[in-house]
Amino acid sequence: MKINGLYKSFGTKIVVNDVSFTIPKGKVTALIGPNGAGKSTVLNMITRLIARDAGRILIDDKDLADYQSHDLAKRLAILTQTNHITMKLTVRELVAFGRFPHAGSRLGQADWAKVDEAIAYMEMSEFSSRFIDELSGGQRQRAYIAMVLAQDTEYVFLDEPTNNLDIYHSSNMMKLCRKFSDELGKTVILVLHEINFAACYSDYIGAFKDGALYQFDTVDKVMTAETLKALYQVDFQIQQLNGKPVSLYY
Ligand SMILES: Nc1ncnc2c1ncn2[C@@H]1O[C@H](COP(=O)(O)OP(=O)(O)OP(=O)(O)O)[C@@H](O)[C@H]1O
Repeated sequence: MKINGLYKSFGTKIVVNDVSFTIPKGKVTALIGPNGAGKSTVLNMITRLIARDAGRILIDDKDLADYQSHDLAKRLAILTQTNHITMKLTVRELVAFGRFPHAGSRLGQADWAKVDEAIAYMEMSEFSSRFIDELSGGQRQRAYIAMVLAQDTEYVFLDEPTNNLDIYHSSNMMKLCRKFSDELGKTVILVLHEINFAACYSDYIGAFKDGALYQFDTVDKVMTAETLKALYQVDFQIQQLNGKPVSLYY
């Protein structure tokens, strides 16, 4: 996916300012940066959830705007920060929506197998017939991620997927992103606030500040005390842990 000269304003405020980068195929890319830096707005534009004011977004050299919705839904899946479903749905029914781009409303045996596989992946089998509005925040988050998994797309976009997850489930979530890339060849793009998760589990980091892309590079190049201080105005120490740069801050 190639992004070139992306702009977005809300009213008179430019919130995404001339952003260009290429998302490496089959790799995990984390988008980091302070609150309000424009990460979600970029994610929403590159998944066509919101319109861009200017710029080009190409998947395999075809502009995102030229894709039919049902074709796009077979290629990319997104988990946004705000999921509000007011219908009374069980986990299994929710996850089944992930198969809609492939099967419409008539799911076959193979689709249900994918649904159950995704539920099992997210360790949600015991909650399969529970209503989503009766789950804890973290359980609900895992149900939504199972829906994204069931969609089985080449591109997977996740906006703060570790929200609400405890340490066990959030590190599992990150391992799952690695698996998507290493074992299934998927291209994973995440918005993350936990920079050490970004450092340990992603291949590339896009660092945003004030609506602009401050730096886009490999993990080692972005995880420096200078870059992180410039982003967050906090002092950092970077240490190597099992070959990964880990940041300390308080
Ligand atoms: N629908 C909207 N209407 C007006 N302003 C908006 C809208 N959506 C986002 N913004 C503004 O755009 C800017 C970028 O927001 P965005 O959600 O992209 O930031 P972010 O980097 O994802 O932040 P966070 O880490 O807090 O989630 C913010 O100043 C925000 O207030």
